[in-house]
Amino acid sequence: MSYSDYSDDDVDERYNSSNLRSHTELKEKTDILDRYADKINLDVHTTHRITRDKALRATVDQVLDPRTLGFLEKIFNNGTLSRINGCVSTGKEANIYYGLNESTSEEFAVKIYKTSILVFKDRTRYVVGEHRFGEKQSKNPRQMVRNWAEKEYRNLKRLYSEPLIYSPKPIDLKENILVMQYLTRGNGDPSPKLRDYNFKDLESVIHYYHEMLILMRVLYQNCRLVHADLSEYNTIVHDENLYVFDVSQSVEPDHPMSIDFLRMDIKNVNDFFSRIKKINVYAERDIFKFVITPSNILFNNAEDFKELNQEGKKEFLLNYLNTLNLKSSDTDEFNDEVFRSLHLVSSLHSIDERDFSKFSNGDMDTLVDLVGSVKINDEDVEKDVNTDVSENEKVGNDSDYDSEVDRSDLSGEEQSQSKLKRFQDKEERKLHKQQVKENAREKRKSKMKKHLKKKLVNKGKK
Ligand SMILES: Nc1ncnc2c1ncn2[C@@H]1O[C@H](COP(=O)(O)OP(=O)(O)OP(=O)(O)O)[C@@H](O)[C@H]1O
Ligand SMILES: [Mg+2]
Repeated sequence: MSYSDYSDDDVDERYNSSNLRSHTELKEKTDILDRYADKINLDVHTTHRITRDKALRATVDQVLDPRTLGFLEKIFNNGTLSRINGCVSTGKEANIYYGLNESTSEEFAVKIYKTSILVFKDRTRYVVGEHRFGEKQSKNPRQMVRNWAEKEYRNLKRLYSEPLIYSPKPIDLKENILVMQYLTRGNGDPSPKLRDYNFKDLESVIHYYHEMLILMRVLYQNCRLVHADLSEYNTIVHDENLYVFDVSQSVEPDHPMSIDFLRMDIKNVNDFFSRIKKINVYAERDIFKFVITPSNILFNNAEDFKELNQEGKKEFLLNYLNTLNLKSSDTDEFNDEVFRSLHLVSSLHSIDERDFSKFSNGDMDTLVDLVGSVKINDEDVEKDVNTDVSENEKVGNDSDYDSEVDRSDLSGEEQSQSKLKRFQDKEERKLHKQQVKENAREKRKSKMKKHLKKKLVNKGKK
C-alpha cells in the first residue's frame, strides 16, 4: 500500500497519534524516500553547489514529513511532475522546490508549506475576519496549514485571471503542496526578485516603481485583494515584466485590518525605491488614494478609461501617476508619518459610496473626512520643521523641478530628461538643504542680538 492509497483523512488519522512518530513513521519515511530516491533531490538548487549540511537536513525534515511525502506521491502519480530537483528557497512558512516533468520538460515551482505548528501560530490575524474562511477557522495545525495553502492557491488563481498584472500560473494543490509555473531566466535558474534585478538605468527604476503602484491598484480594484506582504522580495522580474506571488496572507478589502496592511505595503514599496534605489517617491497618502479610489471618481474621463484595451489602461494609470507631486521636503515626510499613524475606520469596505461621491464633488478629501478633525496644516508644519531656514531658502519648493510649463519649452529628449530628474534629485536636495541650514547657522552666529539692536536703533533716534 502506498501513501496515495490513503484518503486525506486516513493520512490524518495515522499521524495524529503521537506514538506513530516513532519507529513506524521513520520506517515509512525511509521506505518512501527509498522509492523516490532518484526523483527527489532536496539539495539547494543553484548553479554553485552547496554541500548538504545539518541545517538543510533539519529543514527537509520539517517540510517533508511522511504525510507530505504521501501528497507529493499523488502529484507524481497524476502526471503533473516526475521529479523534484533541488530547493530554490527556504522560507519561514514554506520551502520552494524546483519541479520537473521529464516527459514534457515543463518546469514548476513547488511550494511546500511547513507543517510545524509554531510557524503558523501568528497567522491567525490574517485569517480571522476573512469571511472566506468563516467555517474553516481551526485550531488544528494541519487544518491551518491546509487552509493557508488553499488560500494562496485561490488568490493566485484570481491574480492569474487578471490580464493587467502578471503572476505565476497556478497548476495544482494537494494539501500543503502548491504547484505553480516556474519563473526562470534559463538553465533552471529562477528569474531575479525585484530586489536582485539589475536595473538598466534610472528610467527602468522609475518604470518598476510605477509598475508596483499600478499592481497595488489593480490588485485592489480588480482582484479585490490587498497583498499584505508586498515588497521587493515577493515580486520577480521575468521577461521584463513584474510578477507578483506569495499571496497566502492577502486579504479582501472587508478584512478588519486591510487598511493597515495596505498602508504597510505602500510603505514597503516606497522604502525600497527611495532608500535603496534612491529616487523621489510619491506621498503615501496619494498612493493610498490612487489604490482605493474607483475609476469613475479618480478620473474625470472615466468613461474613456473603460473603453480602453489593457495597454491603454496601463498608459492611462501611468499618466495619472505622472501628475502627482513627488515628496520633496520634511513636511512631506512628516505627513507620511501622520498618515501611517492615523486611526482609520476598520476596513476599506467601510469607505462607502457616500464618501466617494462627496470626494468626487470636491467637497472634501476622503481620508480627512474619515479621520474627522485631523487636518494637517502644511504651513504650520513647515514652519516647525524648518525653523532655522529663512523663507526664501526653504527647501522642497517644487517649482525648480516640477513645472510642466517649464518643460514645454524643451525638446522631447530634454523633456524626458527633466521628467527623470525630478525622481533623481533626492540626494541633491538633501545636500542643498544641509548647506542652507549650515549657512543659516553661520549667519546666526554673527547676528546681533535683538535687544542690542533695539538699543542701538533707539540711541540713533535720540
Ligand atoms: N513561481 C516561482 N518561480 C520562481 N521562483 C519562485 C517562484 N515562487 C517563489 N519563488 C522563489 O522562492 C522564494 C520564496 O517564495 P515565497 O515568497 O512564495 O515563499 P515564502 O515562504 O513566503 O518565503 P519567504 O518567507 O522568504 O517570503 C521567492 O522569493 C522566489 O525567489
Ligand atoms: Mg515571500
